[in-house]
Amino acid sequence: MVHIYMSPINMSIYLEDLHFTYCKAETMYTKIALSLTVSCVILFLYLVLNKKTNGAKSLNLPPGPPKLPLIGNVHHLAGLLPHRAFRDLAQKHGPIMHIQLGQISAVIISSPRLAKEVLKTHDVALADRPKTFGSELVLYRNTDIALAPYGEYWRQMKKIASLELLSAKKVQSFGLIREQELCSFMNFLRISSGKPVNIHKTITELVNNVVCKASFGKNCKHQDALLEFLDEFGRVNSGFYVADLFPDFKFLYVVSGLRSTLMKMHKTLDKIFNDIFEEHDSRKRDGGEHEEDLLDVLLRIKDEGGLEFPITNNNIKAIFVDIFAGGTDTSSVTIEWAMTELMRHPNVLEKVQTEVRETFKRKKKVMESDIQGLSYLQSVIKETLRLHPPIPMLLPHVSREHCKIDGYDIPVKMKLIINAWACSTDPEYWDDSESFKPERFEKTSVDFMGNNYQFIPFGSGRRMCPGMNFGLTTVEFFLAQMLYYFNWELPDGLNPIDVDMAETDGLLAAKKIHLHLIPTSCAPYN
Ligand code: HEM
Repeated sequence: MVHIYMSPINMSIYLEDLHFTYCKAETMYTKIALSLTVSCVILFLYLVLNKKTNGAKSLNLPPGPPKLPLIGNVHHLAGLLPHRAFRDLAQKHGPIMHIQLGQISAVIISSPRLAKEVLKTHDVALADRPKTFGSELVLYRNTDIALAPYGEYWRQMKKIASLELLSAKKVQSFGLIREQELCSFMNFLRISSGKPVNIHKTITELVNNVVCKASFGKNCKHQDALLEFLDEFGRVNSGFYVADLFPDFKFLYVVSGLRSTLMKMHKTLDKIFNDIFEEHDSRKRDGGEHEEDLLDVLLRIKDEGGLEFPITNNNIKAIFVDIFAGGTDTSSVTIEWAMTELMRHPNVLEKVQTEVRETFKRKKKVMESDIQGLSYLQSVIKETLRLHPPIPMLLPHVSREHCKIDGYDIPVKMKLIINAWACSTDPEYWDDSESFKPERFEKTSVDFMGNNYQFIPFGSGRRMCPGMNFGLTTVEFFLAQMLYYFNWELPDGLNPIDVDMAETDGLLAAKKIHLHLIPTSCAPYN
């Protein structure tokens, strides 16, 4: 089954597929009938779309690139990653742009000044999320946090996440899990000393082990299936599939095969969760003391009752999709990009290793409490997040009320895409904005807490990431240990400037070609 996704490559697969089907038509009559049908469908779509967008003509919408009938601006994304294509378009059409992607009308924000308007001045009016067919089906009717509509249910669940699941105290309580996992990772690296290691794969598994143990109290036997699910879901739920761009034409979900793929994914995920819940339950019945894991916390809150919106097992499953998606890929992608930039900048690598080794003072075993005061490492992490925000366009926002930004109308239900990557590489705010220079953070108070709109890798305002502390603790501790115990080299004598920097397409901008590095154990404690 060929999925129809409007990335350039898949668009051509789609066209090829249509062409193939077309050529298979055996008689002249079939070809004519097929042409007529396609023409009627296109005409029908055009009329419906035209009718739908007529209402917009009385509004003072932001300017934008010229639109084609039916597809609007989809062709402007062809061959490019959306955050890069939107930044290029913004250079021509301005920091607030209106674009049309099929039936989806969207406003793209590309400057820190206007990001502040959206995320602070009009935060409440613009705090909704778009619904996609995928999120409805897979996220138990959007009852997670990240894609839940703005309202009382979202507020209740976000409060639970901030106070009970991802609070500083809770994150600290998982320190032992991080230490144990890192200890086995360091042993693996020692065994692999002198041989190339796939950093992407090993770090993703490592981070996911921490998330699994923090969530369910033990490693998860379904880890591979869960990681595969996250990968696939990020891709099919990016909002750029043709079926998502024409939501009124439900048949597109069926003919594109998206519906059956999503249903299969949901079924598999639900089975995995049921299995995990049963295992967790039987371990609890067997007794024994253990640190309260995240599933314990949610089940306790559910059983205590007294909530405005009583929570069900399905709501808990939806929350775990967020914890897995938010907790795994964002952190592992940051570690991989940080190591990539360090390999490309040997002077920075040397400086950060010197800091880590001097701070740990030849300790044989490094604990999480030892990582205080690694200020240069923190600058390296900030600079990595500035150039490679894992979610470069945040999660899309949607307007709940009509409002005005920069004098332009933002009608109700307008999708807003905030190009955080364009903000953090804006030359008006950053000198030599595309170069990796961690030193810049030694001279500025700009940070990622959501008040400096030129640097918002975790978003800002009501919809800001509640997992920032969890993510950063993992990233900092893992990088510190990798840099303390090992020296690192590129394989096959690869020149640092030749390391491939291509990014993946989708919600997450990961490194497209996995980073492979050769660790050499260097025992700084001897
Ligand atoms: C380096 C690590 C991380 C980065 C860069 C990151 C980034 C983000 C971003 C950009 C958003 C969207 C903000 C917006 O739309 O305005 C977000 C939302 C969210 N993140 Fe994270 N995240 C990270 C780690 C985590 C972790 C560890 C968790 C949970 C275990 C998590 C859970 C969430 C949730 C639940 C939301 C939705 C918030 C809402 O819609 O109200 N994130 N994150």
